[in-house]
Amino acid sequence: MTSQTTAASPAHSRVPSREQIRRAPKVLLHDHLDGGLRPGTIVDLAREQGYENLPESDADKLGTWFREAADSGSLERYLETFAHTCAVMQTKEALKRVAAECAEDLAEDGVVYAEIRYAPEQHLEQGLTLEEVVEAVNDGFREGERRAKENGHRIRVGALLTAMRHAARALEIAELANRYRDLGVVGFDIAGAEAGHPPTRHLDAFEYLKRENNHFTIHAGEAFGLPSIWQALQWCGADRLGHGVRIIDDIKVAADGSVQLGRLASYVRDKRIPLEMCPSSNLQTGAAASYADHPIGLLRKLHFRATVNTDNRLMSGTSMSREFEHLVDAFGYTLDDLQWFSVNAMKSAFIPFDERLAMINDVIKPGYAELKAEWLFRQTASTSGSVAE
Ligand SMILES: O=c1[nH]cnc2c1ncn2[C@@H]1O[C@H](CO)[C@@H](O)[C@H]1O
Ligand SMILES: [Zn+2]
Repeated sequence: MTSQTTAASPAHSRVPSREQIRRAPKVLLHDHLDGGLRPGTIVDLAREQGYENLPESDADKLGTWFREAADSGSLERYLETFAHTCAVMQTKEALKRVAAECAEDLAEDGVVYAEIRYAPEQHLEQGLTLEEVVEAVNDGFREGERRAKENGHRIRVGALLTAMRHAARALEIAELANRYRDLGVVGFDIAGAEAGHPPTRHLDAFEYLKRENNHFTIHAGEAFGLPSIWQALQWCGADRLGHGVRIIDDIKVAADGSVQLGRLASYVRDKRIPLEMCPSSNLQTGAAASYADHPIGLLRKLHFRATVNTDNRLMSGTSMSREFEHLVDAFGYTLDDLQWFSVNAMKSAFIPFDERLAMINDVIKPGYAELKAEWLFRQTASTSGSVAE
């Protein structure tokens, strides 16, 4: 009699299923509030507010429109699509709804910790003050956390206040971020078209935040290369880099596979500067040619502090799980790799160290351990099944 046991391999060495990826605890550091609305919500809000310029009135078609319009290969064109989302985010009720749904959607997708950014200065068209904008969004996040909990999910959301790099309100927004520190806002960012708008134009804001011992990240090295990353780090003092993909331009891989890092790439790796990488967004704006060609593959191998992010879930039709799926398909990542990205992200969050550590030890690692242990129990079940046959 031959008994054949299925040699199930430990899950940490296997390609995870879609369902495992969704259940895996995920951490999101780079996601724009005005880039993550549900298409149906945009349609509702436009109707309620009498906004008539939406390119489509059907939610599905509108979702497709955003993805296609954002798929031009140019960051500037990509950013034009935000006119429609910002247009319907001008009242307290709308901001609160969008923020609550954001937290709910992320929790549903298995995100346990998220830092969501938006530019308060873009939500003043109907008379709200900067403070009212921040408070409405915070109310929404708290509401979304509550609803997620009711649905059996756990998520914690912090806000990052963004200043637009072409505008001149960075210091004012930095002061706002500082005022709402410990009140739901965990840091500051600058975003917008990169070429022609160097971060050094906003040095006063960064110097202010440093004096206040506050945290900030800067979109850099997305549409523009190494000088932008260098300025963000060495002139502005950014804690993290939004995207930072072009750091790859300072890394040489020889034909024999040996790797040489330039001074800036070495600095980024040595100082453990977190890279908020957003693969799908980068494909749409032309910062990478395909998932398989995305610099994250090499950066992960070289142990840069790489993290995986969504950037704009609406414009990219994505989620944290989808981003992980793309990387699993392109690079054969296992649960160990996904855990590595998630721990990296949690280490790089802007909340206090003890809270980050507790999130890693009490939520992220146990979550992955549970997924990795499943194969043991599945094997027991199939053995008893074969005996009965
Ligand atoms: O990938 C990006 N690069 C630069 N700016 C961006 C990106 N995604 C969104 N925004 C900009 O950030 C603002 C606040 O959320 C958005 O309105 C958009 O203009
Ligand atoms: Zn971004």
